[in-house]
Amino acid sequence: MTILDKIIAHKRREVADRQSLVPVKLLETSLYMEATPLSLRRYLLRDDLSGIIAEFKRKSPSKGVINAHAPVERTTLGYMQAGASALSVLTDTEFFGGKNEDLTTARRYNFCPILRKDFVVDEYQIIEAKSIGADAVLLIAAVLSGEEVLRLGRLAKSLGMEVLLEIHDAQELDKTLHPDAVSLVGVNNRNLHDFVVSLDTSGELAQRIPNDYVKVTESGLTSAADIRALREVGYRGFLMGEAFMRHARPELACAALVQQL
Ligand SMILES: O=P(O)(O)OC[C@@H](O)[C@@H](O)c1c[nH]c2ccccc12
Repeated sequence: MTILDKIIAHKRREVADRQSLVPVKLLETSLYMEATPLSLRRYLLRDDLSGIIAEFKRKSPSKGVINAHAPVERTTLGYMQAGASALSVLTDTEFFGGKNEDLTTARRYNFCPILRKDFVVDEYQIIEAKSIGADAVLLIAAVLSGEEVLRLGRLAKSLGMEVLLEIHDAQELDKTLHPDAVSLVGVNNRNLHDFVVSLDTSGELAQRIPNDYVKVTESGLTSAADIRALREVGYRGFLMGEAFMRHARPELACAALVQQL
């Protein structure tokens, strides 16, 4: 059993539990259900912004605790003041130390697209994402069939949210790329089964992703040089977490990097 299998098994139980505690009917009473989401796609295509999707992540299965103290308010607001294009907030508790309230807090402090970073396996989580104030959701091809991506993606779209489809190889891309459901494709440089990180993954897959999708490169990015090199091959979004979060003041690390772009 890989760590990814463990995460997914846990997630299925968690979603079942939560669904009985907070039924969809209750989620639907959230005021955020009526909000019009911001387009991640459009923000990433803006030439006056960096393209950075700055992530709030306290810990991860591969790195353990990254930052236990940084507050969501100051960090996310600081990320945006530093020149990030959008935010990503981990909401998984068990493995990443996040929670739904982190996203809602980020929502209250920022006017920008927010990606809900979690392991989506059920429609319930899509409605939940909308109810906590997310603008976009991540769907991970390594854990979903093509049909599931289509079904979950269409639901997200019907609620006005955009879908970032995460892939790690060409096979996953071919299996799950549905123009109807997906607006952005993210290449995860980290293999979720064994955690090996290589930016070459993004380099190799760039040309295989049709240009109608906004291309995002995820994980293992540490420098302005990484961003410049991947922008050169077609990426418009740069998802970065640890490189910022391992500093006591992640937002200052983000500002320092943006200065170098
Ligand atoms: O901290 P990094 O190496 O900059 O990576 C950020 C982000 O790409 C990573 O957190 C991530 C990418 N895909 C995921 C899926 C689930 C949880 C986390 C992730």
